[in-house]
Amino acid sequence: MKLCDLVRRGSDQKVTGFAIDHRKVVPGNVFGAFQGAKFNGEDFIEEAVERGAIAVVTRPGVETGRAFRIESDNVRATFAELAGRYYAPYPDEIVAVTGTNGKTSTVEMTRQIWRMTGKRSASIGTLGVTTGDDQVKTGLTTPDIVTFLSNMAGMRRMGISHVAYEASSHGLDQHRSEGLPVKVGAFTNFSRDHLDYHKDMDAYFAAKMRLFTDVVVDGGAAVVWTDDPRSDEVIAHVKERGLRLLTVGERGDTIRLGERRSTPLGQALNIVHDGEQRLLKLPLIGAYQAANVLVAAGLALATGGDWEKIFGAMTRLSPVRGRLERAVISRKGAPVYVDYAHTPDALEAAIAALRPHVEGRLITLFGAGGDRDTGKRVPMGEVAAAGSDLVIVTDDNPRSEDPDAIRAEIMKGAPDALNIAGRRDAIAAAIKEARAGDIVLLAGKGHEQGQIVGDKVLPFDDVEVARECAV
Ligand SMILES: CC(=O)N[C@H]1[C@@H](OP(=O)(O)OP(=O)(O)OC[C@H]2O[C@@H](n3ccc(=O)[nH]c3=O)[C@H](O)[C@@H]2O)O[C@H](CO)[C@@H](O)[C@@H]1O[C@H](C)C(=O)N[C@@H](C)C(=O)N[C@H](CCC(=O)O)C(=O)O
Ligand SMILES: Nc1ncnc2c1ncn2[C@@H]1O[C@H](COP(=O)(O)OP(=O)(O)OP(=O)(O)O)[C@@H](O)[C@H]1O
Ligand SMILES: N[C@H](CCC[C@H](N)C(=O)O)C(=O)O
Ligand SMILES: [Mg+2]
Repeated sequence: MKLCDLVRRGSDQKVTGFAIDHRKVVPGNVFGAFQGAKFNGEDFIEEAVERGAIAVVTRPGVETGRAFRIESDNVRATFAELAGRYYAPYPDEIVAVTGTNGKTSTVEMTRQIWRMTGKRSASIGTLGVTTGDDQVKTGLTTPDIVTFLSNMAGMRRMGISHVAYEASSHGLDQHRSEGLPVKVGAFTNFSRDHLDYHKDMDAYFAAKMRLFTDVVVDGGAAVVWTDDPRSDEVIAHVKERGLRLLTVGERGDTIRLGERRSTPLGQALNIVHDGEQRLLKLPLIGAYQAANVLVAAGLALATGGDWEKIFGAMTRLSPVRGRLERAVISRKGAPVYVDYAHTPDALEAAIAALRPHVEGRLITLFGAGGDRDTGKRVPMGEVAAAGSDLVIVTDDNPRSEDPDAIRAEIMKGAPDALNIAGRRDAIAAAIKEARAGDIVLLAGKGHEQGQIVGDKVLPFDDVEVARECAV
């Protein structure tokens, strides 16, 4: 592809790729000069051009030397659109999931349902890039736009036709996951998170809504979970945009959720689709997992799936890593669950999921990440105290903050909790305390393989530590 194929008045020089980090520029690249949280990409234009960039996407009037200047008032959006055209083609059926909680679970369940119904499928999100045979970690939920688009194009070359990706609010706000045809967008729920970045709930909600107002293609579809206080607003955006609407949940029209009953190993749901009521036996516990499964089924339907096959696939779903994962049963007979709940709403959902299975006490252990929304700490303490019989407050990823201070803040919401520094010691104490009939919930780190202390990542896996402490 030549530059003139991408932009008007561009030269006939060959474009060899796109880059947003000047250190990755090779001759023939188009460089995107993004103004970021830490750096201003415009400061690296000169070096990018020296390294061979033939064009630079940047704000109007910014000096780009001998490279062709592609001016835009929205540099990230223009870059995504151009890079999107360069890296095409992509898998035919691309869908995206947004919401405060449940994105990773939903994309992973969608991938599983597609696979079980005969499609070559993949998912992209917090767990990395997952295909049927492989999982590659990317470090972030939303990789940068160049990695995102080239991964998508690579999947097409591998023969993958169906991809579900997680559209985080950061990713949406920074146009990090677009530029390619997204046929369906899904909404799981909305509650507080990431206010360190978005500043207020309205800005956070608006970032998420971009999925429906801008990212999904014209004539595309939306799957909306109906039972969230903000669902009606989402539906209004979807209707205004003219997308095909599929609703799931207790108020859903496409899949209506009726009575839900916990069983020892999962749950049974009464669901109605197309006027027909059926009993769905899910091998996963907790209302929140049922909600995510139904959104995933909605996505499978929206991409042309057959209901009979989707229904069968739902009964055979495998658990998602670190989401209510049973790590071990302690020597005294108490099951220990690991969950990724790191927001007040998620913690409440994880506690509610386990409660029906508790005969004795529910022991909840958690902390809160440093350098992240501090306002969620007290409410997390409150929901843990309200729903548990014993709360242990410990460290999550302290990052650059003082872990003692983070715990002290959480304790304001849970004054009766035990405050134990050091996650390993706290997990050991929780498991030691548990008797037969009790359940231990280790919340906040889910699948994570490391603990971020300062700028170091120390190996840490809740599941592994729980197993070590249980012997
Ligand atoms: C605050 C934030 O989201 N930052 C992300 C963002 O960085 P940024 O655009 O602000 O970039 P910056 O570091 O200020 O640099 C500006 C520009 O200069 C360029 N640069 C910089 C230095 C240099 O020497 N040369 C150079 O060219 C950079 O490549 C960049 O284009 O875009 C980068 C890639 O496109 C991300 O790596 C980076 O994620 C940081 C590391 C991060 O921690 N992000 C977290 C908060 C995040 O995004 N998390 C969400 C998860 C949310 C969830 O799951 O709920 C996610 O989607 O992953
Ligand atoms: N539908 C839901 N409703 C409420 N809570 C949920 C829901 N789905 C998941 N959770 C809670 O949120 C946690 C994280 O789930 P998941 O990883 O699927 O969400 P996510 O949106 O990808 O999170 P992140 O923003 O960190 O990427 C779960 O471990 C659970 O505690
Ligand atoms: N995507 C989230 C994950 C938080 C996980 C939790 N363990 C923490 O470190 O706060 C974030 O980066 O804000
Ligand atoms: Mg996620």
